[in-house]
Amino acid sequence: MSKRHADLLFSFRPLLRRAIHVQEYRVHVSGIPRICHRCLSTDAKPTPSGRNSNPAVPKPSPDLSHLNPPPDDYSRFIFQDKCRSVIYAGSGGNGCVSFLREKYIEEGPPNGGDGGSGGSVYIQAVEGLTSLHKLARRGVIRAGRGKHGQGKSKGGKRGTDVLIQVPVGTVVREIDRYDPVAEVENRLREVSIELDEDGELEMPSIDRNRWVLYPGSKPSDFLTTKFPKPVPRRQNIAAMEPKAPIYLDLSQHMDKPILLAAGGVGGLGNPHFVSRSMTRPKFASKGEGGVRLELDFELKLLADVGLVGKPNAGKSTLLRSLTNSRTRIGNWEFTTLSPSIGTVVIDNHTGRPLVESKGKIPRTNFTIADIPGLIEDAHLDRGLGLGFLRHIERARTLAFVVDLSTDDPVEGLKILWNELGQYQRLRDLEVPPESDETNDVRGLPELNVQHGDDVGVDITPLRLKPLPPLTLPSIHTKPWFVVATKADLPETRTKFEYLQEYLSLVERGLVELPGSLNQKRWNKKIHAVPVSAIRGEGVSRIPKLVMEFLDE
Ligand SMILES: Nc1nc2c(ncn2[C@@H]2O[C@H](COP(=O)(O)OP(=O)(O)OP(=O)(O)O)[C@@H](O)[C@H]2O)c(=O)[nH]1
Ligand SMILES: [Mg+2]
Repeated sequence: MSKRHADLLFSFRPLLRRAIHVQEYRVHVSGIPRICHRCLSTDAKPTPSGRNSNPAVPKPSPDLSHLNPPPDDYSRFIFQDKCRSVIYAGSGGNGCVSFLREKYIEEGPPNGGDGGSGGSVYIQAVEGLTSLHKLARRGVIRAGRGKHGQGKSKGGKRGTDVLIQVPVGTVVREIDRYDPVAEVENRLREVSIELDEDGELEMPSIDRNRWVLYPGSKPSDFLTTKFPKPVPRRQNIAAMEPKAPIYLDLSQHMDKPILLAAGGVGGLGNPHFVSRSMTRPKFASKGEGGVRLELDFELKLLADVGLVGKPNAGKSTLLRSLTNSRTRIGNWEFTTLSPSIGTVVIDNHTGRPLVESKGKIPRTNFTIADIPGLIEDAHLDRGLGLGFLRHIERARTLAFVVDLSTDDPVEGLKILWNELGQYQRLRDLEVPPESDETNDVRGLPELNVQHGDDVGVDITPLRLKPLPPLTLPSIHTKPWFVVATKADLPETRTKFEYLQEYLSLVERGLVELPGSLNQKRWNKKIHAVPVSAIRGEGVSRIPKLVMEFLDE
């Protein structure tokens, strides 16, 4: 090799190294780590050195460094399970007052175009989203307003629609609404209207702002012009709006979005007001204002599996071993301070699920939530408080993560169940206090902007109406299983056997779990899975088990 070639190769070395690294990464990002499932013993067997073994090609050892990373190697998972947003449908554009002007046509007919209708707001629950933080960050959500009509019968452009995407399992509830069209309808009903023979009426002065006059008109023209009876109008699609007050439980993935609020309909141009008595109307109607909604979004379903365990039990390590999550791991308590959600891909991205579910559309993935550690008296708001007990309540199945290296894993499990039982008791007894997060109001400053010049909306400050807590299924009715971690450490086998004995007694109803309420419990086979999350051993049993529960 010439010196020049050698130099060239040398300069490419970092690139080559990076390419090799990418290859390695691909090995463990494809869903469940492909790790040979040996029995969980600490001593590694020597590799048999036979004639076939090729010493030149060393067997690639799975890179497990991501399961025991330094504490600063993590990515922040932003999580929010509640938020409030103010949503404006777009207002309609105004109609136009204009007349045909052509050579030899002195007083042409009216030809003002109609205003465009305002943009509508749609909502869609999609798989793949796990948190409401993006929605919360958007604050006030506005659909575009319709453009005004123009002369020569040119209609205004429609306002742009807005799509709100939320995770599957979101409940949308209405806190407050202001509907300008309903307001006009009510006012018309209340005020006694005296119609003259032609069906015309003297409009009260407050309704001036429903009309556009010919450019150059004086305000006094409002008094001299006879306006027709105002007819508040809505877009046809408004019939598809959910019934007020809005309550949507979006528990399924939606292929198509649904309408939340239709935009205001555009105003009519002056040709619409031609009558026998008025052949050249010098007014057009303004567009209807868009509805304003204040909505509360709350995640009812956080994840398919919730990891419940004491601090430092190894929940985050387990999540890392099952998913591509890069949640923080540290050898101290309360490393995890807010939930982090990972997705377990069970089809290895091939479209063919590893776990078949009979007669159903096969699932290709499920989600796991790493919830902060639970300590004794958590139900009294100790540790990280009631907040994360709320997260546990929102998981479809529960995986109790028990640390086998502790003195008594059974006692650990009992403490967990006791806390859950106490929390459920409190939940059944009284309405838990709403957290500060719920009263968080966003977007107040922007409230004064929309409609200001057009429709004369009275601007009321946002009301902090407390909503009743969501009704959720009892924790005791959820399917659950136990994951016994740190099984690679010495003397864990006997502890695991002891744990299994205890669980079989619970299963047969010979021992009552602490925290039991007089409620129907989930009473099927209780599985206990020994794993060494740090080595990725034994974890492959978990997806199969979870899929059985989710298929039920
Ligand atoms: N030997 C061994 N150590 C483990 C295993 N799983 C976790 N650990 C260690 O246990 C410690 C705690 O792990 P984490 O995953 O942060 O525990 P956690 O339950 O998420 O803790 P919190 O977030 O504080 O609730 C870390 O030092 C891990 O390396 C395991 O299977 N075997
Ligand atoms: Mg953790």
